Amino acid sequence: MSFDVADTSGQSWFGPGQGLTRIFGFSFIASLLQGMGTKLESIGNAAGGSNSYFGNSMKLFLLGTIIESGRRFFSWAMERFKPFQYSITAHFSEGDPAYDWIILFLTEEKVWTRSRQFQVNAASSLRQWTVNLASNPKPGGHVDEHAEYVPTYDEPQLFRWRGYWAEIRRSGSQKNQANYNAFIMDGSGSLGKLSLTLYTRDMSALSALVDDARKKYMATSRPHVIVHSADQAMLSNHRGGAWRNAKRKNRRPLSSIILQEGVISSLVKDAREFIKSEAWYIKAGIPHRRGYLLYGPPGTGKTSTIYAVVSRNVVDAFCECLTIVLQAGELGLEIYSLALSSNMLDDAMLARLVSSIPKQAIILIEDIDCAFPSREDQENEESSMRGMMMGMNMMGMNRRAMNMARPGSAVTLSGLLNVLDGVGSEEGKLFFATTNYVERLDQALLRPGRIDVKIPYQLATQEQAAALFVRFYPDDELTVDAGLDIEKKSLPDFAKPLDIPALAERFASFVPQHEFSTAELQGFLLSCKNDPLRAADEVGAWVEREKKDKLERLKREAEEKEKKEEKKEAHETKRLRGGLARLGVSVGGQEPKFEALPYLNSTVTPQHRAKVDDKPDANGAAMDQYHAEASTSKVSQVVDPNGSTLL
Ligand SMILES: Nc1ncnc2c1ncn2[C@@H]1O[C@H](COP(=O)(O)OP(=O)(O)OP(=O)(O)O)[C@@H](O)[C@H]1O
Repeated sequence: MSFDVADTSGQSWFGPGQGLTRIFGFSFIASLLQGMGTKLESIGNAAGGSNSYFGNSMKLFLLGTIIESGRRFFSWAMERFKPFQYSITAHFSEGDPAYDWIILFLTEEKVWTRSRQFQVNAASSLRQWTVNLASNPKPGGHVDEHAEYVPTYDEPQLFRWRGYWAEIRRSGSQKNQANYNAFIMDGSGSLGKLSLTLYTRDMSALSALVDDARKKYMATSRPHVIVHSADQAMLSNHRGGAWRNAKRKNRRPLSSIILQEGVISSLVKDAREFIKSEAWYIKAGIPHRRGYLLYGPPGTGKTSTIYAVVSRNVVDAFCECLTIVLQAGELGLEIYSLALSSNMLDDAMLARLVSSIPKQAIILIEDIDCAFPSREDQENEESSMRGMMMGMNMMGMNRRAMNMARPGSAVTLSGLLNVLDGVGSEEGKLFFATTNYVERLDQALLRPGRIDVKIPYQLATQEQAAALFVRFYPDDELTVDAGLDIEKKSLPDFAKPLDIPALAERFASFVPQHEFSTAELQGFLLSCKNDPLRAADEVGAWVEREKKDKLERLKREAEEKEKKEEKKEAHETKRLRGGLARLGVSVGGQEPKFEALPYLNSTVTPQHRAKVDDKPDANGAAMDQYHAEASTSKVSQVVDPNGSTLL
């Protein structure tokens, strides 16, 4: 006799305790059934041939009842008797940093070798813990070909780790595009989840495995700077675990950042000191956090500084002071970068994102001013929002949809402050922020404890221009050929071919102080990448051209601003007319044009009809009064500032 038993409990057969219990359980049931079956058969035979059918049916019925009862009894017993629960299961959700650790761990442990299904992506800067299917695997298991292979782990995979049996399985993964799309579109479905079952009752084995996974991950990513950013689609869905985008960037040497003397070294010194003095902070009862604000015009090197500083010196400092616990090189720092400009991000989501950042990480908020619109933007926004909200309300859109349609960030100052204060509760977190408009930042944000160090950035000085030139044309890489047509160039004596410092000086002499960003100068030098002589020769003309272009751009911007103002004024006038028309008032002796007044659908009643002079300069005052009085529904008279009655 054989039985097909579905494992509805979802428990695996690999647990030694469970497997044995089940085997013994079934043999007991089988022998019991056999005994009962014989009894029923003998009753049937004694009663006559027609009763053998009854006997067989009863036998089947009893068999089914006993199997089901036995199954229920065993699952009940397994749940109650802890000693038989010989496994621990941990779940890892996609979007959480620990998910990346475990994926890399599985790759390194070669668990994928029995996988028959892979997700194939075109190789990109997005980090994927891929496996190398080539015959000559490279260290770390990465392929530097054009495609990446990520095992899907859809089928449960059994493997050994430090003498323990472990099983991994995946559910609702991103590779299931329909599921992922459903998740993004309407929040149904779920993101990828990995379940890791360890067949032991020793909890410390699980934590050792997770720790091992984390260390492997840190060691593998150490040659690079890993920058995490939030997945916009996930934010739009208002779901957690949005740290799904991770980019691998090459480490940038500190020497490649050209700033005024001492800026970088003091920043590095400060960060290192902060990291090393954790004990002091704890003793003094001060939250162990440090906030840095880098502010100045675009393209002056703020972001580049953070990547360079963080990637080497701070990581090394972390490693140095933690050698007691960890071997140097096992720990790295990753950057979690937040863009407050996203209108998908609100206070709740921001708090959730920050709280899911692991310890010893860098939080970077670029363009932190985006959470606070300028006065001008605020005014524009207010007037445009009134009309937009009204329209959206009429279309029955909900509040969240309105928020998303609203330009700019939905993060408030208090939401941001809460998050920054919360950063302090996680030991050793460094917080970096950059902005182009420091004057827009609230004083509450800038107070020590939230922002401890402020570093100003300026447009390039002549010294910086010269240093940038030298970095572009390192001596040892230049040959006489690189000078090209040296004979033809009538350079003065001080600019001997390939005398890079002299050429750099000449180059810098054409660059006016604090007028161009380092990024702009870099752009020009890139256009003469292999030709230092041409760069030194043509920079003067380039500077003149750029100055002219800038002037024209400024003029154009001023004109556009003026036009915008006019348009805004015209729009306000139109709104006034609309308001008056609703009361049945004709403007400038003309009938109101209803087709041009989108918000109105009221009928003009003759008794409300009146005349009003069309005075554009008085419209603003008239409109204010209209609004004030319309709210109390007693518009009877509108007077302009000069005292003449308009209505
Ligand atoms: N001081 C600098 N030293 C070296 N390179 C620089 C410097 N400033 C800018 N660059 C170069 O210019 C480019 C832009 O720099 P970066 O993004 O760091 O500027 P930023 O100040 O952060 O700009 P934004 O405010 O627009 O974000 C980079 O390629 C970087 O190499």
